[in-house]
Amino acid sequence: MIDPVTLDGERSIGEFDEKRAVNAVRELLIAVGEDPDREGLRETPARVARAYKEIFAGLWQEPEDVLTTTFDLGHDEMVLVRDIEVYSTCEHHLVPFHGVAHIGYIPATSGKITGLSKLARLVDVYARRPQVQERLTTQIADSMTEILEARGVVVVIECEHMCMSMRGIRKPGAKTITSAVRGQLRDPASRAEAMSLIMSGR
Ligand SMILES: Nc1nc2c(ncn2[C@@H]2O[C@H](COP(=O)(O)OP(=O)(O)OP(=O)(O)O)[C@@H](O)[C@H]2O)c(=O)[nH]1
Ligand SMILES: [Zn+2]
Repeated sequence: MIDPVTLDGERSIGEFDEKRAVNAVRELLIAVGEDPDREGLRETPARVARAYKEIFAGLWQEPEDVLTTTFDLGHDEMVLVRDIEVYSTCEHHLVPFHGVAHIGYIPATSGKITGLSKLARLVDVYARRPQVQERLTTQIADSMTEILEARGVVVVIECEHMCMSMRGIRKPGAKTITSAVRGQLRDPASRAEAMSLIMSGR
């Protein structure tokens, strides 16, 4: 029987509800016609629960948790990190979508910049949630604007969605490209420079 952690309506509060996840995966195995007690599957509900805890860890994190280390370098030109690996989960089918993110920004006038790895951590905070690619893209751009006070931000994400490859329309290889542009990078010349850096050498 389910012994839930504190619930707010149907949502767990404070921590991942591992016990509930184990029970749910066991139920799912029965629903699809499997025997959850056969040898190969006996540990599967617990394994899947642990995997979900990791895959959805971003639900328990905030962007402020990772954009902490900032330096004042007085750098006022664009900084761009390209090809950040993205693994996320489509909120419609709970199967993965996977690809890369590119994040460019013009630091605040104060020169406040963040460590390069923090941009990849920011991607993970939002990617490790049930997602749609458009929201993932805008959440990253908005956090950069709000927390780093970046004067301009560009985020481009390119992903293949397993829900389009392995099921449904079954079109493997199709890539979805989304972008969000904020502040000074909306200016056509700056935007073109950012896009050419993202595309260079491809
Ligand atoms: N815009 C957007 N759509 C997505 C994303 N991930 C999955 N989808 C789409 O969400 C839609 C859900 O459509 P539904 O008709 O409710 O679900 P479905 O019957 O499983 O649809 P099919 O995938 O066409 O079989 C599908 O068209 C998916 O391709 C995403 O990140 N962004
Ligand atoms: Zn999907």
